[in-house]
Amino acid sequence: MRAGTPSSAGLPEHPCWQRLALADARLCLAPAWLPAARADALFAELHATLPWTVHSLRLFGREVAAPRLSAWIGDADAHYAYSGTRFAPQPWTPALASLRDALQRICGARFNSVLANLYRDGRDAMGWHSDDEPELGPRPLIASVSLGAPRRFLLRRRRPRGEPAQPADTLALVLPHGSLLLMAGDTQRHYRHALPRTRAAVGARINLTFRLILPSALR
Ligand SMILES: O=C(O)CCC(=O)C(=O)O
Ligand SMILES: [Fe+2]
Repeated sequence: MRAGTPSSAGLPEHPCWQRLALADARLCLAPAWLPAARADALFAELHATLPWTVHSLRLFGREVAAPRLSAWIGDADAHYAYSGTRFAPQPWTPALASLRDALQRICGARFNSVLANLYRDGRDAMGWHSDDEPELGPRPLIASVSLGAPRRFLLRRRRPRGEPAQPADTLALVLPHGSLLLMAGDTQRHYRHALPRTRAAVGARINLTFRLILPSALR
């Protein structure tokens, strides 16, 4: 695992990091953060052992099944309200705790929870959203580790209704096996992101987003 030097702003300064240029966002990507053998082993372990469940989402007042499997893991007090449901975290596994510790060192920041998502094939996806729940605070640092099939990840600038979209508003990335994407600063405030469905024959992908759920006094 390659470590970067933490910068005061929570993004590492290191040649293996690509700083992604998107106005008013802070993003950086290490496409080959984990060595392939470590990424393979982690994928197999998480796929087999995490308590994967279908989360339900509230869409236009109706409960619908999310098109993916998920697991919410974290410290016992890291409760998370998501799409109208309050999740109590499952306990850390040794593999996720050691990944968390590595990310904390790299970022010089604390993470107390991780949302794991399993996209079984190209029909599983995540719609447009920002990770802007109040419990994440106003400028969250989110560390996103991808394992398995590479998938497209899109970021699109939030614009007031009626204001025309600009070509520079959207960024499309492919998140490879073993990659680490950091989203920081005002990224969530100004951008939504999504993992679109694909008709291509793709295998399973696991994504882990490490987050810090703030105690209510700090929100
Ligand atoms: O699967 C991904 O890369 C994105 C997941 C995501 O946006 C989230 O968990 O909030
Ligand atoms: Fe997200």
